[in-house]
Amino acid sequence: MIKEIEENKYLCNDLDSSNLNKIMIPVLGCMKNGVIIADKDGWVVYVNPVYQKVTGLKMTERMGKNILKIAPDCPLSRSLKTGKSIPNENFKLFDIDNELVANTNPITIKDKIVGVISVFQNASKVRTILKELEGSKKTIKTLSNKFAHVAKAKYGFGDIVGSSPKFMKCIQMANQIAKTESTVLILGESGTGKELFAHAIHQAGYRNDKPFVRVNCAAIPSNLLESEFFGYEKGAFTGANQQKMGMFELANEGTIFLDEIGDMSFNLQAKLLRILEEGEMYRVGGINPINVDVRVIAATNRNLFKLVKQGKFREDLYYRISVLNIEIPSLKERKDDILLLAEVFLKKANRKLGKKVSGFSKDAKEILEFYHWPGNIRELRNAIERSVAMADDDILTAQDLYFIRAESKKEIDFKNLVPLKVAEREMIKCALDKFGVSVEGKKKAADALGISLRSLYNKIR
Ligand SMILES: Nc1ncnc2c1ncn2[C@@H]1O[C@H](COP(=O)(O)OP(=O)(O)OP(=O)(O)O)[C@@H](O)[C@H]1O
Repeated sequence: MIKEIEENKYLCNDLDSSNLNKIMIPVLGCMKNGVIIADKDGWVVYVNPVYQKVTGLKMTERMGKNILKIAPDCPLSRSLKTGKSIPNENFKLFDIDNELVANTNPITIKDKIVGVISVFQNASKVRTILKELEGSKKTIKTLSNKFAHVAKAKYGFGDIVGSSPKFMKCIQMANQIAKTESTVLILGESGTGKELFAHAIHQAGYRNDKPFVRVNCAAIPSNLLESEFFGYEKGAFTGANQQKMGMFELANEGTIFLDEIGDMSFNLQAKLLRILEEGEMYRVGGINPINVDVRVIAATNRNLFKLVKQGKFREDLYYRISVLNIEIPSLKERKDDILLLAEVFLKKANRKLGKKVSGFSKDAKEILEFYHWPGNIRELRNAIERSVAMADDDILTAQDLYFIRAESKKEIDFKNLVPLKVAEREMIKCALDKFGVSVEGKKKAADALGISLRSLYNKIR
């Protein structure tokens, strides 16, 4: 076949002028895509075997024909006429049914167009490949979401800042607990560092080379939580097109951190208790029990005992998970640590924002120490970052902390007269008045209060 083409009388002089044919024709003959070449006047000088397969045309139906005449609008003709490349164009030839997708380029030698070449394949094949690619992309996305949950613990005890006696006791206790296999319940207001402690406990424990899987029980809609936790079997419900592993299986041999456990549905609490008691679970729609060996660290800023009394949290689960409790003090209970933390966050903010703020003025320190920090360490970190971003001077002054001063003033008004709960409610009201009650407004309000959106919803509830 190649010999026939090599000897083909239609090969024009320019294309024929070098050893091009001898080298290129066998190469083109091996290609998996269809190839057609026409000379500078539009005479077809070459079609490879795949061309015939894809188009269903015989070689004689193209060779020696003038493409400008038989298909003046096809990419080959247009590229020849304009001298321009036509990448990835879908088209249909007048004499075939298949839709094709072609990459077409003029062939130039010493700046002279000597011909034109089209490399193409069946568009439906391309579509199939694209569809498969799309499917693969989805799988990659699902897997990367999974891997976002499955990670090694990011922080250790070395990352936890604080030296007040109450806090040091907490760290000491957490260190001891880390060396056990017991379930741990971490309590504390929003932003006090519960997640940080969970990471540190895992990292200092025997499972530190195994997965650390974080699940925010408040962030996943309750109807999805069960399948997120336990996974599902193919066909378990509409849309369950394939089997999926749940968080417990992903955490096998490692630690699962159940953040905001107080927000877990009553029904799911029973299933969690089963895992804790028996070390086995069922995927949704599954009939075979699966053994899992997982250490559970749970955290909440809600009063679990109160939830038990209200019948919203299972008593048996409460006693099962609260064997070892760590109660992290709020920032206002450890005012000694405020400046220490502020210095650490100042350095971090400098690094992040490329600034060189060296410290705090005396009155700035007073403001930091006086304020009651309802959003705890998260709020302190955000406040420092915000003021570093705005600061013009070498040191942070009271002026840079104007937003805290405004909050503090309100606090003075409340301070002597109202319980903290009332003050908190007023503060939330004030933030919602300012930013509005839309989701966007609530996000801004939560930000300004230094608490998570979820915490804001909990407090509004
Ligand atoms: N002792 C600490 N030292 C340094 N950084 C801390 C400390 N405690 C908390 N942080 C930082 O404060 C932020 C909030 O901490 P974390 O998310 O652990 O709080 P949380 O109690 O889990 O909050 P929430 O209840 O809202 O989920 C994080 O950026 C964390 O790194």
